[in-house]
Amino acid sequence: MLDAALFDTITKFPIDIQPFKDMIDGMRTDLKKARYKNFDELYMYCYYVAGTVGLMSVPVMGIAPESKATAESVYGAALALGLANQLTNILRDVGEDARRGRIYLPQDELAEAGLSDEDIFKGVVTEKWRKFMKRQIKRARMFFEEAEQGVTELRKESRWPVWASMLLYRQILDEIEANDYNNFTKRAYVGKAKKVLALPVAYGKSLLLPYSLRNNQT
Ligand SMILES: CC(C)=CCC/C(C)=C/CC/C(C)=C/CC/C(C)=C/COP(=O)(O)OP(=O)(O)O
Repeated sequence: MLDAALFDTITKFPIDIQPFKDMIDGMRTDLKKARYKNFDELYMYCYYVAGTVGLMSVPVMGIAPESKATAESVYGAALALGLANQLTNILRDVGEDARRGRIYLPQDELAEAGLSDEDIFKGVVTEKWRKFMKRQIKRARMFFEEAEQGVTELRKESRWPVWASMLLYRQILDEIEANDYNNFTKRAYVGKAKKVLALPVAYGKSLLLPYSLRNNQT
């Protein structure tokens, strides 16, 4: 069953219902599952709960009429941004999730780094943890980078909020670094001044020409 707001949205925009169904499936899985064997499993979880949000946003935000990008590439970017946001969220909330018995980190990569579930529950920042976190942060940043070109292909009025949210979410990763990777007991938080500053920066970015119309493309 659909609620009134969702019904209104799907009648107004050419939106596919599949991501909504996937999101509900993902949330159902999340009720039962508290460990992820490897990044493939984590990727699927992130797709279900956040990549889907990216996919459902594109038809509402709209691709710029002048854009020459393929729809596929724009949807790919939206998916990447949802993933980047969710991975960032997971890295920010390691301590909070552990206190609920949940570890949203790839078990094989933890083992490779010489870390166990117990280490996460104990929550002590060690050299092993820092090294592990650097790898995770690097991967989240790669997904943000993958999303960038796609943002420029959206309708002009949609770009500003997307750039703003992207700049802010990316800074959470910087804050984890600034906290010396203590995401067990310190919440990575972007201060008000930085938040306010992100708005004009995002506005500036929203004025850039869609990437597909630039002639210096490689
Ligand atoms: C890039 C292009 C072409 C379009 C933009 C497409 C968009 C808007 C993508 C962003 C999708 C998005 C906002 C995903 C949300 C992911 C996220 C961090 C969810 C957090 O959910 P919870 O886990 O409930 O959060 P808390 O832990 O904070 O409660």
